[in-house]
Amino acid sequence: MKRHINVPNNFLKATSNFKWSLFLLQEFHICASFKLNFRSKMSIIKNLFTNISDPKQTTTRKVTVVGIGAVGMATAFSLLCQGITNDVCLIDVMEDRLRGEAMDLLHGSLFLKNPKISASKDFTESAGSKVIIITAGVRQQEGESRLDLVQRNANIMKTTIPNLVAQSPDAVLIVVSNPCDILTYVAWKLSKLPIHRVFGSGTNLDSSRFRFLISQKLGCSTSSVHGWIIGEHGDSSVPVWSGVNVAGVRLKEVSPKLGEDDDPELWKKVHKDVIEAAYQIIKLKGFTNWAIGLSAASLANTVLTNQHNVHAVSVMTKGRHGLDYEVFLSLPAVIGSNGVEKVVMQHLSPSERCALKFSAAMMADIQAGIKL
Ligand SMILES: NC(=O)C1=CN([C@@H]2O[C@H](COP(=O)(O)OP(=O)(O)OC[C@H]3O[C@@H](n4cnc5c(N)ncnc54)[C@H](O)[C@@H]3O)[C@@H](O)[C@H]2O)C=CC1
Ligand SMILES: CC(=O)C(=O)O
Repeated sequence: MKRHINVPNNFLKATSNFKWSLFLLQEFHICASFKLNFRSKMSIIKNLFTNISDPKQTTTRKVTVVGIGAVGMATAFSLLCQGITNDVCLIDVMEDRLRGEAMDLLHGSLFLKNPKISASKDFTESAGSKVIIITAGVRQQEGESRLDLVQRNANIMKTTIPNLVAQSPDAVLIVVSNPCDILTYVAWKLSKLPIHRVFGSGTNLDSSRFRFLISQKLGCSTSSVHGWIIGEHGDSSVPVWSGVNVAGVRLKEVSPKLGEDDDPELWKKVHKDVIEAAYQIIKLKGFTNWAIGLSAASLANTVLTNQHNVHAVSVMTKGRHGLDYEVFLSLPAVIGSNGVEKVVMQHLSPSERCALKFSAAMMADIQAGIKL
């Protein structure tokens, strides 16, 4: 039977570096060295098992999710439910919430893969992470754009990124917080990590929305429609209409006006709907979280399994497609356990290149105003 341990409030206050995870480990019987010592003293354990070896305390698939709001928890839930990892660390500044979220997830252990979940405001708890997903920060209110959040969320990066990297110097950093592209640049600068180990979730989500909306019009599954949104994760994103295809048949060949202003079938509206999607969902429910949680988890999966999948993620664009700005924007990239390995050089039309250049100039302009 599970023991119930009451931790007195004055104990919590008195413990300067208190980790909720310790409390949770005690309460929920998760492996940890101190817990094992405690266990080994229990006669029932001695009588039930004969010991062959001591269990390993670490896994090779630890993922830290920073920020346990709507996006962070959707990400953690996607990671656990899909079995992408069973080792999740939650970091936030809100202690009660951390405790509540970890307890709630752990009560679903029976339906998961014996997860190891820690939750703390102390960065040392994240030590040894293979992937760190940053979702901490303010989100848009109705009427605000992603770019309106920049300095507030850059300030949060200043207090988190160096501490996280100190604990997990070999981790791959995935930035989700908005404005995603600019904060990926901020995270890269603050982390001092090599460029390939920091990328933004970028237009992985926008591309998913794009493919879904096209698939609805065509009447086939989302995974059977191939198409990419590149550039900013935001209002200046660029749909690569020239490459949209089903089974290798380019829609542009079937319908040459596809995505253009004078297209009688108004396919351009699909991209408008992708841009509007976040605003619409925020108006309806206050935030977006499920699709981005799945998107971020899919990126973590590619890293953890060294899958070399191609995702549209926010990477350094300087020197690509004729761009000269030191900014991050999404391009299709091959991702493995070392982070970004290669960028796919799509054959963009002149108008797509021009739109990408516009995105880059805008990012550079905003970036120049950030106080780091
Ligand atoms: N890239 C994308 O596709 C998407 C990005 N987002 C962005 O993700 C971010 C989070 O959104 P939500 O989860 O909805 O917000 P939320 O308000 O629900 O959660 C934010 C969390 O960050 C935490 N936080 C704040 N400062 C922190 C610090 N210094 N250290 C650790 N944690 C800290 C807060 O305590 C809170 O739990 C926003 O910037 C939002 O715009 C949201 C949806 C999609
Ligand atoms: C909020 C946001 O960035 C999105 O859902 O795309």
